[in-house]
Amino acid sequence: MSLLSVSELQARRTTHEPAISIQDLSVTYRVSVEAPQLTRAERARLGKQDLRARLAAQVRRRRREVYEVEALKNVSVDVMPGAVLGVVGANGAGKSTLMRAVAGILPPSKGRIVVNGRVSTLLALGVGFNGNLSGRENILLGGLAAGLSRAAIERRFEEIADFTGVDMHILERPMRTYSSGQYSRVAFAVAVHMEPDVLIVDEALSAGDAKFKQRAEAKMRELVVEDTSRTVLLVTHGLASIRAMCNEAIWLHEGRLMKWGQPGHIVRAYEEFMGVQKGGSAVSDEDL
Ligand SMILES: Nc1ncnc2c1ncn2[C@@H]1O[C@H](COP(=O)(O)OP(=O)(O)OP(=O)(O)O)[C@@H](O)[C@H]1O
Repeated sequence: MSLLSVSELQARRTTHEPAISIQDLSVTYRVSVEAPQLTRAERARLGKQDLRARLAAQVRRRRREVYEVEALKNVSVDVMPGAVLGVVGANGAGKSTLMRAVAGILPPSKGRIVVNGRVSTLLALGVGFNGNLSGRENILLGGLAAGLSRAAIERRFEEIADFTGVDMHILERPMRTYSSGQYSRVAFAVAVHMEPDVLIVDEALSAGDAKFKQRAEAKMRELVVEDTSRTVLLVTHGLASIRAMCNEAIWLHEGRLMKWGQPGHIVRAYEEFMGVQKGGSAVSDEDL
C-alpha cells in the first residue's frame, strides 16, 4: 500500500466543505473525588474538641472535591472529505479525547465541532452492545444504531457474520459468554460494515488474534485507501501505520496541537521530540 501523493489527496477533495471542522476546541474533564482523609495530627486535635466540632469533621470527611483536567486546549483542524488523518502523541496527549469529541460522545467545553455525514467509530469496541443479547441480535442493533434500515442490515448480516469468523452457533449465544477476542471480532465487524462517511479508529487494529488482525488490517485498507470518498481519523501508537495509511497527520502534546502536515514530517518531528533514534534503538515505532 502506498502513500497518496499531495495531488492525489487534492483530487479526493471534491468539495471545499470540510468533512470535519474543529474550531478552537477545548475539552475539560471534571472529576469528583472524595476529600482526603483527616491526618493523624488532625484526628488527635479533634479528640480534644467538643461533639459539634467532631460532627463537622465527619461531614468534611464525606465531602467531595472536584478537580479539572484540561485534556484539549484550543485545537483547530479541518479535515477534508476523503482525507485520512493520523493522530499521534504521547500517552495522555488528548488523542482519545479528540476522537470522543468528534464522535459526539463528549461535549466541547469550548469551541465547535461540525461533522458532515454519518459517523462510525472504532473507539471502545462494542460499547453499545448488550451482553444479554446474542451476537446476532447485537449485530442487528448495532446496524440500527448506525442508522441503517432493518432490511439493509439483514441483507448484510451474512457478510458481517462471516467476517467475524465466529461460529454461527456461538453468534446465537449471549455476548456476555464471549471471550474478549470473540467480542471484539463482532464489534469490529459491525463497525466496519456500516459504510460510514466518517470513520474514527482508535487503536482498533489490535482487536482479536493474529489471524483476525490480518483480516482487520485488510478491511481497514479497503475502507481507508480503496474507498477514497471516506474520511478517516486514525489514532495509533503504530507510527508505521500512520506513514502507510494516512495522507495527513497531527501531533498532539498535553492537549495542544503541536504540528499538522504530511505524515512523514509529523512522525519525524514527534520521534525527535520523544528522543527516539531510528535503528538500534530499544524503542520501536510501534511503541510510541
Ligand atoms: N474520563 C476522564 N476523566 C478525567 N480525566 C480524563 C478522562 N479521560 C482522560 N482523562 C485525562 O485527559 C488527558 C488526555 O487523555 P486521553 O485519553 O485523551 O489521552 P491519549 O492521548 O488518548 O492517551 P493514550 O495514548 O495513553 O491513550 C489525560 O491527562 C487523562 O488523564
